[in-house]
Amino acid sequence: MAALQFDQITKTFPGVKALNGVSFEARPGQVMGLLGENGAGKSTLLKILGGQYKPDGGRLLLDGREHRFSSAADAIAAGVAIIHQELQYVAELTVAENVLLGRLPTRFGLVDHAAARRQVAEQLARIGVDLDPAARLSELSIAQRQMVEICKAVMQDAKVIAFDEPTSSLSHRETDILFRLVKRLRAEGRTLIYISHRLEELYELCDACTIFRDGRKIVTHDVMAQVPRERLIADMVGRELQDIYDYRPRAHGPVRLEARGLHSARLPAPLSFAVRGGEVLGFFGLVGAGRSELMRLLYGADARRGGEVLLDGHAVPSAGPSAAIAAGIVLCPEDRKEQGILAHASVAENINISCRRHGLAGGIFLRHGQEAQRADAFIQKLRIKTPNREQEIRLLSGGNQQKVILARWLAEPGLKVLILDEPTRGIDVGAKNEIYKIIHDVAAAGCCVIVISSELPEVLGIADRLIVMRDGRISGELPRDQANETAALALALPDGAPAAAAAVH
Ligand SMILES: Nc1ncnc2c1ncn2[C@@H]1O[C@H](COP(=O)(O)OP(=O)(O)OP(=O)(O)O)[C@@H](O)[C@H]1O
Repeated sequence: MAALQFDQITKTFPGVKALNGVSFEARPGQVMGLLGENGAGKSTLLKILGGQYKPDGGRLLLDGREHRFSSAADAIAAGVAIIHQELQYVAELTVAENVLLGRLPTRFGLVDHAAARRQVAEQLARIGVDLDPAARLSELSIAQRQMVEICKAVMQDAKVIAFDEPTSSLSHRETDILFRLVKRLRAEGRTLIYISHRLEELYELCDACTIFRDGRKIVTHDVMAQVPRERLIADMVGRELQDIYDYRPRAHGPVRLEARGLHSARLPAPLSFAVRGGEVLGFFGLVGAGRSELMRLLYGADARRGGEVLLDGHAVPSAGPSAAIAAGIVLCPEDRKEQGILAHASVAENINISCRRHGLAGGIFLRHGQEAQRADAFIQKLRIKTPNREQEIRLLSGGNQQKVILARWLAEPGLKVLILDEPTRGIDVGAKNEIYKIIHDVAAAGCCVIVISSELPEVLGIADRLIVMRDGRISGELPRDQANETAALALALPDGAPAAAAAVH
């Protein structure tokens, strides 16, 4: 009997049919991957499973018994735990207190902290997680906080555990630790649901997979390993995508952007590089190698200790991002959602904010025709799933919010240098393809494009040249015809580390 069964689940929001008659099953000891474009309905299904939303129709069954959850507490009581994208924890409490929140052991009417720590320490050891139960959550990394959530699920004896894009903020090493834990939970016979946009990790972890498109279930594959990548992509996006990177050679003009000897408190070694007009320069390195810091320095977001930036032979004043933007240099940051999302503003307003800053459109409340046109063009080009341009951005799925913020930077007038930090994180494969096309178009128009990515196949796929960083220094440069995984990893990893040790997802 399937441990978990969705039967004809339907959920409608104003203007959006998020789920339309979705049925599938997942078994104990199985990792079931959920795949689909941004806005396909994956998170909504998880929220129904976790008792956050009630379905408009359909049934949810656990071990053959129908459940109607009215709250998250109902779901937990029935043995369901959800590891959400936005983790839920109390930062000021300890690991033990968070794990046992609401169920802390007492002695003589007082919380028995020693017992709580002992119980949690035993459980952490059992699932192979190395964490101090007395540490405060505020002191832990995202990966460690996630481990706390998983430990909590296990201690609540969850039979079904669902993960919503758990690796999006993890390093390769942290991802490996998470995978080991998920595999252990599978071996214990739990039913696991796993959402991700990274096909490589889905292939590594999932036994079966279910593909969603526009709120409908397209197919469930019982043995994911037997399904070719192209088939999965075509089912997700509803069309064939031959070469997702869509690389086309471009003519390169003279050097337009030059960074000379840039350094700061965090990047003490002077860093220099140049980019030609029409060129896409990729930056690869492990988390913490200094790629984002270098770009923030170039952009003026962090204070420089020395060095200069030249654009078309003229020095760009180091007077903060506004000076860089005025010169035509734009940086789309890694944590797009935190930086600059106007949650209660519409999709159109979020896209057009930089154009307004330039005074190209009318006043704040004026729905200028140009703005509407620009918003609609991006909604179409990036396949942003929204009922219309007036929808509040906070009501969009996570990946679609990312696309809107990305569109804002792509719409920047007077663009000469476009710097994209992890532009496709959390973004579905169809939209990735559209973003790569935009990158090509921006470069082909004579601009410089710099792309930072931790996904090695992505930078190798789109860049004309690759710069690799390690420990705050440029460790090497590879022209496109010499850039491959082995060469890039050899430059990115600490001296002597075998390239195979770093799984690149
Ligand atoms: N509270 C809400 N109000 C209005 N619309 C919503 C709400 N929650 C979700 N939606 C819409 O429902 C659809 C499905 O969203 P959902 O978050 O389930 O997608 P997803 O497949 O998880 O996408 P992603 O990969 O981007 O996380 C989207 O069009 C989204 O905008």
